[in-house]
Amino acid sequence: MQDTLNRADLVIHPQWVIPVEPAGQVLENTSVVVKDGRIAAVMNRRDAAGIDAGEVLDLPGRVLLPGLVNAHGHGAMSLLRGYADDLALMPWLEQHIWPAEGRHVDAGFVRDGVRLAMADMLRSGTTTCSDMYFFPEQAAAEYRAAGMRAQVAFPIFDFPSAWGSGPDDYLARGLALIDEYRHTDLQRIVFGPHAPYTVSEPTLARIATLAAELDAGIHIHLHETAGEVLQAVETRGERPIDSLNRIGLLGPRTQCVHMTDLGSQDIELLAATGSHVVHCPHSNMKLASGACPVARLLDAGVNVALGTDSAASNNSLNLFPEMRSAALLSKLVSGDPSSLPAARVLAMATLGGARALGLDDRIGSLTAGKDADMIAVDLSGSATQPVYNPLSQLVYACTGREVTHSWVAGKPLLRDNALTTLDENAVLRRAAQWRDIISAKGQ
Ligand SMILES: CSC[C@H]1O[C@@H](n2cnc3c(O)ncnc32)[C@H](O)[C@@H]1O
Ligand SMILES: [Zn+2]
Repeated sequence: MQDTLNRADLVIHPQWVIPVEPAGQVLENTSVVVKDGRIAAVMNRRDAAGIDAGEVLDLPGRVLLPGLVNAHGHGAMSLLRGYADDLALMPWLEQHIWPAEGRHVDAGFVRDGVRLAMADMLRSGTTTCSDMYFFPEQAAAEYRAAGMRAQVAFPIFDFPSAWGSGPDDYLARGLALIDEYRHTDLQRIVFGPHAPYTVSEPTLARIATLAAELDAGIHIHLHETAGEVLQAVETRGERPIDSLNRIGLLGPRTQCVHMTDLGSQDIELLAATGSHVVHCPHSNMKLASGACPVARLLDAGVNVALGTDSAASNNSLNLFPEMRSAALLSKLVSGDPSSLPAARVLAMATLGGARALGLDDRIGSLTAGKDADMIAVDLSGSATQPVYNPLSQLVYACTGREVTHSWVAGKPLLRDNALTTLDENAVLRRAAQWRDIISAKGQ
């Protein structure tokens, strides 16, 4: 045993460990040792039993794996869950969501909405999320206070909103926020241009330059529907992805969200530039936007992450059903039942998300030296028994309610099914109050 392991903060003895790296591995008789917020070792259970630890956690019937990464969402929109359903993207946005946001979104809406989103995510095993929304300073403060890891994308549009008067203002506010969070460990600020159809080319070019100077990420809705692509071709003579490439906006710091309408050349371009794709299967299915060709992207070497989008278009922030649907949808669209197997989709929801967010040196797998972002999932219930293969159970049988613990950097934010940093009753009371306010003003 190494000297540094003589004393640890936490030693966990679960029934199974799924480290995600190496791919597809399921370990038994294995323990995870945590020290100073990091994974000190993934080691044989008998050896780990000899370590002097602040806390020893026996988790029979449970599988320990990396925390899930929700690579695309709009946290505060949890307050609009079920507000407008069964619509296509543009009528949903233009006739329902944007008017409601215009009436209600302020710092208080974002505070309460993000708290509700965090409760939903931490309970279902998401320990890192990407959140693109108005009042990002409020969102970032909420993630920081609750101890949740988050990428916060500040919004940029051509038009004004409650948060900014136009591109110059959005950029000035966003740059100040990047500066404020530069030395914060768990929260990171990135550029969030809404989409190529709401942000003009000169602004996108400025974003490309600024993000390169600051080595910051860019998070953008792209090729969400065939209509978006067709309209760009008709009005600008170019597919949106080609415009972004010409402007210099694609690259390893760029996260392209949705990407349902993709030809072979688009896929080659994503691979050549090292851009990431965030797949949001439920949102794409609910808005009937289309299907991201995940298997073709992976075959081409493109990194694919998984996201829920908002609770207003999903209507959940739970990545367990999202993993299941990603696997099933890929089989359906490819006509190949071996397309996107369980291990692959779990890797997308963990390491793939970490890569997209530029955090794969810190999280995404249970590897010694990485931060201890982990979850424990109870497979002892009737819906997840018998267990032939815990990986299969996680993707095809779990609902997300089996998550009993969620840790971020070694700190338990969900412990034995209880949230430790959020007052859940208060969060639920505020959500109900917002429902009353929003309903009173009508649709
Ligand atoms: C840039 S702040 C977020 C902005 O995006 C809107 N939004 C939510 N979901 C989607 C989606 O799937 N496609 C495009 N825009 C979306 C949200 O309502 C905010 O206005
Ligand atoms: Zn979105």
